[in-house]
Amino acid sequence: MTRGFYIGRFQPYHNGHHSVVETISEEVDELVLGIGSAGDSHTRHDPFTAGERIMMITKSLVDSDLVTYAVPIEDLDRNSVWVSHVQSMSPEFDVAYSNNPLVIQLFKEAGVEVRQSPMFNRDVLEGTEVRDRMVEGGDWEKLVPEPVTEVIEESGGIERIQRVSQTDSNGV
Ligand SMILES: Nc1ncnc2c1ncn2[C@@H]1O[C@H](COP(=O)(O)OP(=O)(O)OP(=O)(O)O)[C@@H](O)[C@H]1O
Ligand SMILES: NC(=O)c1ccc[n+]([C@@H]2O[C@H](COP(=O)(O)O)[C@@H](O)[C@H]2O)c1
Repeated sequence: MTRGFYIGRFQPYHNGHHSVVETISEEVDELVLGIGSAGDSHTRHDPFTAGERIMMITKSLVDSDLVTYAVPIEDLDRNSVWVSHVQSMSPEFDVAYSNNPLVIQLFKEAGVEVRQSPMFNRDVLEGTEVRDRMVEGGDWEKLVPEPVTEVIEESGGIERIQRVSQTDSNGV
């Protein structure tokens, strides 16, 4: 039995993340999805709460054969103990998946096996691109699994990200 760990901010969970999970599902029996920066929400960079991100992931993976667990992981000021913090919050795992250089470095230093996944359609499948489209009224829905659009609609997510992206100046 192999259990993997895939960490991301998932702001929001998009089709690139979903393809990564599909790829990982061929290598592991169970997967923990670590919801990074769990305490952050209501900003342009991190609009959605940990709870909303749990809903996006749970509903998107409901038909998957893979056993998955979504675990919120808050940020720490101290990178040197971050892996212990992750391990203290997560079901035990055998291998970590990330393409983030800092995350890879921290896991390797802690003796955890790290695997990288290929990038899928990265020119558009990037959280920043999805959020830009949400703010600018562009077509973001096709970049995310359908259940994610429902969660965002239910939480008033588009109005939220548009409002928090405004400045408080009146243009002068
Ligand atoms: N299109 C993609 N294909 C493969 N991996 C991806 C893709 N998009 C993100 N990832 C990887 O998934 C992990 C989590 O990504 P993250 O939640 O930061 O999303 P992001 O799309 O990189 O977002 P942002 O633009 O908000 O930083 C990272 O390791 C990232 O490299
Ligand atoms: N010191 C820390 O709290 C620390 C260190 C490394 C990664 N992280 C988090 O892990 C996640 C990594 O995800 P991304 O690959 O999506 O950036 C982010 O939420 C990031 O803040 C936190």
